[in-house]
Amino acid sequence: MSTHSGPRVAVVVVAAGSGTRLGAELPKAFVRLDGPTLLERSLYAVRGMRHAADAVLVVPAGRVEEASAIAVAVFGRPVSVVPGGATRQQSVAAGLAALADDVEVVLVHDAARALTPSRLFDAVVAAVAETGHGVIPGLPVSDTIKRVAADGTVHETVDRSALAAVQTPQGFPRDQLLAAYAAATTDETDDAGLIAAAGFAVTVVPGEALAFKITTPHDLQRAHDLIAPPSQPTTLPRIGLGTDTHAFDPSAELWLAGLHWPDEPGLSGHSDGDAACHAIVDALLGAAGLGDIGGIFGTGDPRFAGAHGEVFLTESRRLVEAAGLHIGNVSVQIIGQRPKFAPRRREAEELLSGILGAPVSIAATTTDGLGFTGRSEGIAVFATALLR
Ligand SMILES: Nc1ccn([C@@H]2O[C@H](COP(=O)(O)OP(=O)(O)OP(=O)(O)O)[C@@H](O)[C@H]2O)c(=O)n1
Ligand SMILES: C[C@](O)(CO)[C@H](O)COP(=O)(O)O
Repeated sequence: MSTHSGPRVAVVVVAAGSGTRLGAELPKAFVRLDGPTLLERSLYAVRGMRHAADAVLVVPAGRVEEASAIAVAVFGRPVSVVPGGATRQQSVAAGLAALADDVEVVLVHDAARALTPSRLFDAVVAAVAETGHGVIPGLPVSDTIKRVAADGTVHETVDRSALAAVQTPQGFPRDQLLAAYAAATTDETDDAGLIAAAGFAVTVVPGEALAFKITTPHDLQRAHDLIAPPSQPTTLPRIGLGTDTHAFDPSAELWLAGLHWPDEPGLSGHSDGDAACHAIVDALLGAAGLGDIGGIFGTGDPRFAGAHGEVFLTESRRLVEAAGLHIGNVSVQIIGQRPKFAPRRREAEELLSGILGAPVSIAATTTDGLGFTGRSEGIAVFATALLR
């Protein structure tokens, strides 16, 4: 919420440059940055100040009407809009000529510093009111600075501890700024340069990284990168691991990987003992964070007594999809001496892929006679599932 207590403040927004280094078809301040133009974005910052301020816009001669309409849209009232000059200094001078009589503190701001936060304007106003002299935002220089001749010869390293890279808005007591401009004999690149030339004091206050000047296409891209909404968080796939082991039970029929295997010893279990399907269920439920097979299909539930793998897989798929996930693929490794799996691999893969609506691949191996699988006491299965 802006306030009128304290000095009457005006912000002169200079936007009359051509933007040669940006190389756009439009004058730089009228180039859009993710919607609004650089000029509009600078005006938003002025509008956002806590300390109420007038705005004076300085724009290319042919764009006064357009800029006036922009200002009305931003501020909800007309503001002074004047044509600029051939240099920045001339443009600022044109803006100063349009100040209201009772303005006490003037901030001069480059429209090209389009992401400058409102708080920097307020900090400059507060510092000018406190010190009674010019205040400019600046940042320490982080690169080593060399004084270099036109032919590239390095003459010396400049002591960077004594340097500041200065920004805008630069703020001044109105009378000092007008006096400095009236006395100007040189064309300075900033207003503090004229103030100093006129013998007035200037103090640097901490600048803001966001107040960088959009000068080149790289700067415009940087500004875009800073304000672009973060891309949707990547939805990482979820993986799950399941394993199941069943002992052989010669009195039972063998069901494995959804297939019936006549003439093979079966696997013991509450259901049909299909360790491959059960491992897949755990992999799916685990990947989805839905618990495990025992929690969903309890052995105490008579509906699952003797149930075939298709029942478990179909329900697991439904639960996974109800959780907003989709099965990417499933990979299964069967470990056991028997049955000889390879001849029916394709049949099993097609069956399970159809049930799950996603590719299921199945490998089988023995353990060189080692362990319970090697001794043909049972079968172990590992499965991994990837969910999207
Ligand atoms: N005759 C000018 C020159 C510059 N500016 C303004 O001064 C600010 C800082 O200038 P700069 O970034 O150098 O802009 P341009 O002069 O437009 O850029 P270039 O030097 O690349 O042409 C900009 O907001 C620019 O619009 C201005 O109002 N009038
Ligand atoms: C005023 C200024 O933005 C302060 O850093 C700078 O001096 C403008 O210089 P330019 O030569 O117009 O880019």
